[in-house]
Amino acid sequence: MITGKFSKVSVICGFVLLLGFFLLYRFYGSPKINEVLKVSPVIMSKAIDSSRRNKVSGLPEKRRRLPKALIIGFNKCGSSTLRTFLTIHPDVVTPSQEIRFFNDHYSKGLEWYRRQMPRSTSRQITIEKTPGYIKSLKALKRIYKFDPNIKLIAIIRNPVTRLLSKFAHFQARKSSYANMNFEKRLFRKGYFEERVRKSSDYLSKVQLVYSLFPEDQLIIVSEEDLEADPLSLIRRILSFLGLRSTFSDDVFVFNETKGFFCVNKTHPLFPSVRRFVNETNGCMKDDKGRKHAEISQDLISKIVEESRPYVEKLFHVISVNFNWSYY
Ligand SMILES: Nc1ncnc2c1ncn2[C@@H]1O[C@H](COP(=O)(O)OS(=O)(=O)O)[C@@H](OP(=O)(O)O)[C@H]1O
Repeated sequence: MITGKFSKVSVICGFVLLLGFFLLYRFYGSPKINEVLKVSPVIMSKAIDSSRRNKVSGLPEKRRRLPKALIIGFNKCGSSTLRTFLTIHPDVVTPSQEIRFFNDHYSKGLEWYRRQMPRSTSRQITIEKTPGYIKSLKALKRIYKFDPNIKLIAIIRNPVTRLLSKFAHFQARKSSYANMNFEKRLFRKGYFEERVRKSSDYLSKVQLVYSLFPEDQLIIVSEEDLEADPLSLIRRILSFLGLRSTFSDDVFVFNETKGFFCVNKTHPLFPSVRRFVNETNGCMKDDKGRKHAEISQDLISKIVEESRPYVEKLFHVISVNFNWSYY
């Protein structure tokens, strides 16, 4: 009698134990835990994080962590503003500089790369921005080797304004450009086609990424959207990164003098981007948002005609039309 009861209890205990092991494996052993629980990786890591606290202060432990996402392109397309605006999010940290690890400093090793990163808690993700990565297959291959699941972000821009932006950049930096005329520069012997191609051929670079990574690992956004409605664009990227949107509508304010959206200085999240923006108005510093040269309609038409094939093919391949002026 006792033996019978005892064996029944053992069977039940064995069953409960097995169920326990199964549930443990299901929730903690499986990489799809976030999908099963239907929570974002950040919320999940936050839960895990609470156990990883500094023993003395009780605060979450901070250390330098390698990036989980990269802004890989393109220069003069708003990449710095994008990086800055993403940094407002409490779960995002970014280094202030372009680190250029995968293209220029690879021989310094991963530990060097890690040392360039700001400290973060395990619930935060590190995002690094180097717009030159997308131009180099070698760099992209190294990124793939580093983390084949890394999230990639590319921002592109109307080729006409990108050309003007590049010119304004050189005018501000090189004395030889100071009194130069944009049109004369653009048409310098056989230079026009090459210049326009460099400013509008985003597709060949995007295809380098597609040759290595699944297409849904790369989000392509437009500078025009960042300029017109940063809040919506940043929310889209946060969702792509699996981060919850904690931004309230008043985080950006349009600054009439600058002519761009800036970070609201009275917003509680402002301190996280203080180092990236102008202290007085919360706008990007003066090297962003420069005045562009005025150009004739005729010149615009010539640039558009030359760049249209690149733009149309790009929109076709990525199945997005950014509604750029003139195209
Ligand atoms: N909110 C806001 N504030 C300031 N600037 C803004 C903003 N949104 C987009 N932009 C545009 O960003 C352009 C600079 O692009 P990048 O940061 O990629 O330039 S760089 O390659 O890092 O030098 C920069 O180009 P320029 O206008 O030629 O300076 C801006 O037009």
